[in-house]
Amino acid sequence: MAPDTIPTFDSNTSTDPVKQASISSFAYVTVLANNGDRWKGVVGVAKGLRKAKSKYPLVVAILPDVPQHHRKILDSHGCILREIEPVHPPENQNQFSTKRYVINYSKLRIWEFVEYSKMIYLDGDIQVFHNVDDLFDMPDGYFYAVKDCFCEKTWSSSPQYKIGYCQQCPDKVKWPAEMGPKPPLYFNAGMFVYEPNLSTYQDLLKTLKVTPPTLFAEQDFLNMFFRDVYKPIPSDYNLVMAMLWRHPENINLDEVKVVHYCAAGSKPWRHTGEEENMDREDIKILVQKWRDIYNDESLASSGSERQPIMEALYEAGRGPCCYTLLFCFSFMFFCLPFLLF
Ligand SMILES: O=c1ccn([C@@H]2O[C@H](COP(=O)(O)OP(=O)(O)O)[C@@H](O)[C@H]2O)c(=O)[nH]1
Ligand SMILES: OC[C@H]1O[C@H](O[C@@H]2[C@@H](O)[C@H](O)[C@@H](O)[C@H](O)[C@@H]2O)[C@H](O)[C@@H](O)[C@H]1O
Ligand SMILES: [Mn+2]
Repeated sequence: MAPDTIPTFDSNTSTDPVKQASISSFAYVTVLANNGDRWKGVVGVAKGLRKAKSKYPLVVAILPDVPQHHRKILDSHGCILREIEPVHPPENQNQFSTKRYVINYSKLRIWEFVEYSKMIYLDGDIQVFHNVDDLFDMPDGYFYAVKDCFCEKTWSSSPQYKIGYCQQCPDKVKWPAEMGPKPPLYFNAGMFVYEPNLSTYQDLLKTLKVTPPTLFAEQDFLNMFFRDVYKPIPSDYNLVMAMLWRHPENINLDEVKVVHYCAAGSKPWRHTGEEENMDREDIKILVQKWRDIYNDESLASSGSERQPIMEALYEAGRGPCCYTLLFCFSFMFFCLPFLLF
């Protein structure tokens, strides 16, 4: 089994950030769809990367149904917004483990962002607590991601789950010979290092058209498509939340750089502690760590002085009318003195 270590190599690229920027344009990228509260996750990612002093920008692939006020908030946090059209999988979409996965096929659009030579994709429910820019320096030509875990109920209709097999502990329940070859290493598609490329992009869309949807939608599809170039990296780069209670022996929280709030009930902007495992001390600490970054005004980008007011009004559920309230407030503040004297 391939070791979960990052291949070592001597990166003899220039240390001058400007020169590096010109030779190799790197960026982080996430996807935002719908008019729900996922924009908060993206704001969290933008602030987390800033706190971790990443040298590279965050591109947000925005679907048409994302409302203007969400876009304004992301723009005010220094995100680079890129419109994308949704990608629809072939019909018969009731194969998914979770209905909402269907929108995740739109993730495939990020292979079209060829103005960047390499990108790190991050789900909007991920937080980067320590700098991971070093991932950009790994050898080109591979697809780097962290191995997923098969033990959660979301996997209950999979053969792995049914026999209790998980790649995180392949010796605990061995893959039975009568079930054929052991499944290849399988990554979680919430975080990966990839190289945008137009012919790969065309190939992805063409292959998708003839690939029946399966349990984990685009995650299964990407695992199949990149199987021959996939290289596992340590789970420190994408702590899939369930690992904390499924494989604690594989985790050292002090080493973890990136946390993926993918377990049901773990989204920090909605966490109540009611769902299974969500009242665990380690979960509550990780949720609070996310919230500390999200609420840290010093991490708002330079051009966003107005953003806290906008966001506060919007968070209060005032939605679009927050602009009206802000206008009235500004009018009173600036015009009232003249009216009084
Ligand atoms: O309504 C949605 C659902 C998903 N996403 C995006 O798609 C990613 C993958 O979905 P999610 O993280 O919910 O999958 P999970 O890792 O929880 O299975 C999210 O992180 C978001 O970036 C979104 O923008 N709006
Ligand atoms: O559309 C399929 C999704 O599959 C993955 O999420 C899963 C996976 O992590 C399971 O192992 C968990 O049990 C489950 O909760 C979680 O939803 C990716 O994180 C996400 O970006 C997206 O690709
Ligand atoms: Mn996720």
